[in-house]
Amino acid sequence: MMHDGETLLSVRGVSKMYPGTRALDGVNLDVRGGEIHALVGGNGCGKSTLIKILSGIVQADAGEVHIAGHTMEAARMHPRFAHDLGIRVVHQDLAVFPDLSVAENLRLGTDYPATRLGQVRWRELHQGARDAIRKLDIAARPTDLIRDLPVAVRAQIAAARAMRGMDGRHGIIILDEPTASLPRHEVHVLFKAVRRMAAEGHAVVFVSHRLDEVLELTQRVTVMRDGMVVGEHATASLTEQDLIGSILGERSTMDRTERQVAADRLEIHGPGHAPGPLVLKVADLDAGPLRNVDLELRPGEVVGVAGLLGSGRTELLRALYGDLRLASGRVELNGRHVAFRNPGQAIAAGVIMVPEDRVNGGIFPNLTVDENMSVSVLGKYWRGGWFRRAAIERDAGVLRKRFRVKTPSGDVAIRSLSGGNQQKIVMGRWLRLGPSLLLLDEPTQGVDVGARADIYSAVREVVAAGGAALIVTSDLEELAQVVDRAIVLHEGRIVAEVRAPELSAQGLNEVIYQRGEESSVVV
Ligand SMILES: Nc1ncnc2c1ncn2[C@@H]1O[C@H](COP(=O)(O)OP(=O)(O)OP(=O)(O)O)[C@@H](O)[C@H]1O
Repeated sequence: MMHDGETLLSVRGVSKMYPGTRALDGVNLDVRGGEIHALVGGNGCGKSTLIKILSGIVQADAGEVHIAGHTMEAARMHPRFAHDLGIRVVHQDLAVFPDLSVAENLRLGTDYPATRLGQVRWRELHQGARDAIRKLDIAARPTDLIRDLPVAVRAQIAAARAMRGMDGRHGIIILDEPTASLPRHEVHVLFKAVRRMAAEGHAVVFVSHRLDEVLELTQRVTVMRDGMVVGEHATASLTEQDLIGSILGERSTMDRTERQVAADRLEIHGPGHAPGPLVLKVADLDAGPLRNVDLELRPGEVVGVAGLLGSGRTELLRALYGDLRLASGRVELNGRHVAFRNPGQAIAAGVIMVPEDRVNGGIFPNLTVDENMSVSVLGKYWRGGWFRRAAIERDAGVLRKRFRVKTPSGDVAIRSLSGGNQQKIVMGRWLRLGPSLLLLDEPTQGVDVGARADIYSAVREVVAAGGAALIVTSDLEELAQVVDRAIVLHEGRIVAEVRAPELSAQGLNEVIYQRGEESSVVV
């Protein structure tokens, strides 16, 4: 693959200070045309801040940006300049509209070609779309609706849209965690488009916490830690362990004892009653798309839920959380029949859910970090009419350490934290309740490699004390590593249960796919 082109993007000495946080400290980054360049680092190391500066949304305090012969002060970047210089960002949420066609999505944000009377020139619109699709070899037609396409193809469309207006020049395409919401087996579809972009001479910056993807896709890697660049490597010279070591730095070894002390002091514990034979028993449950679901979870079990998007994975968790009405069926928690009419009742009974959509369902953006950590247990801090603020701070401080939350203090609004750090707080908040049943929907999305292990070990601690967990993740590698067994959902039904030794990403993939194909034959 071509990656010895000239340097298209050169970032020099870029710094950015937020109140209480040095987000970037003298960052240098060079990316060549034709190269796929990874930008990696732990949660809160400054990746998003750098991207925002490059795209002109946030102004740096110091430094320069050189793009294809133009020099800009990083403090003066502006979205318009950034766009004109060929900088394009594809965000994790893709920002494609499900009810619009491929051609319409490709033109979003610009005027449609129209006659003088204002009629859309559909032929021209579709021809433009066909060209864009051909360029990246995308398996879609201009008239297809986005919602009918696999997620990876939607990501390709988002990538194709980013190339718009490049007019034959070479641009800088920044892909910000583009695979976070993609099923693992679809990732290669997006990779194909990314490789095409590089082969055309564009510079591609790939931001990801998934290190196997970094190793597979990219030619060079820049590693950031605490707002600084700590290394730049040829990908071929790295192993995954090298990369983890470089990302975590001393954190991987030094503070282990410190964290152990924190863990020992912390009230992360299990449900605190003698475990019965079953934590959860679900019989013949129908709810939303779910049909005839039977499921039993024993104390100490961590069970995965696999299946394609739309198979009913999230709905299963919501049904158990009182967030989706049951049409029929029986649910027992620790041997007692329960029928939650809302999540409040579920939480009171020791069932908690960490939703996938953190922004709408997980955090209180305007509350502080410590308040967000403590909302699950606020009652505990009222004593004799006084609110024990100091105790909240002390306990939340222990939790922050336990999950290595990167924040200037517990007093800042949670919305100013990086995405991964917000997720750690949501997890910590619920785990400290010592729930009986943990329902986790994509719990490690956007979470760095160090914290991922912390989160799963905390889950294990909770279940070891007599609870159980049900985990949905589209990362099948991860699922296979962290669960005891997995159920596979297809069109709302449990179609298989996979245990060791079949419990591997490949084994799960086969079951999921086999089912997909069988049904498409039947339909
Ligand atoms: N608007 C803001 N106000 C205050 N602090 C901020 C703001 N935005 C980011 N920060 C801080 O700057 C640091 C870098 O955050 P950034 O979002 O760039 O990290 P990141 O590497 O993208 O992390 P992640 O992998 O979790 O997305 C963090 O400590 C964060 O708390």
